[in-house]
Amino acid sequence: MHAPDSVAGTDVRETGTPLVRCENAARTYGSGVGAVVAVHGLSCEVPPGARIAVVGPSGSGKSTLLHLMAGLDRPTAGRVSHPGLGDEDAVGLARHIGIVFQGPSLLPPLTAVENVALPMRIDGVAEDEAGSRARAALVSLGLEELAGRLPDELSAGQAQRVAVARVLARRPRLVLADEPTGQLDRETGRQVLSVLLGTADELSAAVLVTTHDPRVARELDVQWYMADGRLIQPATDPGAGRREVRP
Ligand SMILES: Nc1ncnc2c1ncn2[C@@H]1O[C@H](COP(=O)(O)OP(=O)(O)OP(=O)(O)O)[C@@H](O)[C@H]1O
Repeated sequence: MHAPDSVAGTDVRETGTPLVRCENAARTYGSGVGAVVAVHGLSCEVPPGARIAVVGPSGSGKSTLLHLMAGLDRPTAGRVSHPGLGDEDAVGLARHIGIVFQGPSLLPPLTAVENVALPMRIDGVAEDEAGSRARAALVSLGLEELAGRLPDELSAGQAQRVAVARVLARRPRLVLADEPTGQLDRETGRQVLSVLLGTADELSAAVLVTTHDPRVARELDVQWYMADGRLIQPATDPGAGRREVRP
């Protein structure tokens, strides 16, 4: 079943220089007898505009792979590069890659609109423009009424939608979402995923979502399956990895 150094993404129609390329990338935590190989040498590419689900059980290495792709972590062997994003350093990459985390990630003392505007301010966007882009992102996610609320005045689903707005307002070229619906009920999760994918579409951003939920995975165009730190071929749907990505 395992396919060491398996290549995922090569069945996807190339639509440009890959945003992320993993070449035999591996990540081992610790050393010696206590070492945990979270990701074995795997190779994959994320083309522009791709919509990919990384599916696998808890502990299979999904988050580790996402962190490597985001530049938040470095492989202990092999290479992760971002040729389609200019192969910048971590700070440069942060301007192109938006990350949605599973849990609450809003800053408690800031209102929703301030939370959305903050990363743009850090990027150097002028206050007025950051504010108007933040408000527009909240409107597009149906959150305009909540712009002035603090995070602890929001439901979990509303807070996660604000976190999605915060990522999308920066107009990233790649969105990496780590179990973005994992802490939400099914209906709220469906709404969050829908706005995430819809807005990413408008921005022509590629999206990679990790999930253990096949229902979530089916909303994406391509499914990659992970087990024991390796990418494996789809077991139940041989065509799943071969769907074309829209240009
Ligand atoms: N900082 C760490 N130190 C040691 N081991 C770690 C660390 N982070 C992750 N691991 C281990 O690496 C393996 C992969 O973890 P990872 O979080 O990538 O899996 P996952 O598929 O995202 O799991 P989940 O769905 O539960 O989030 C697991 O065995 C985990 O225990």
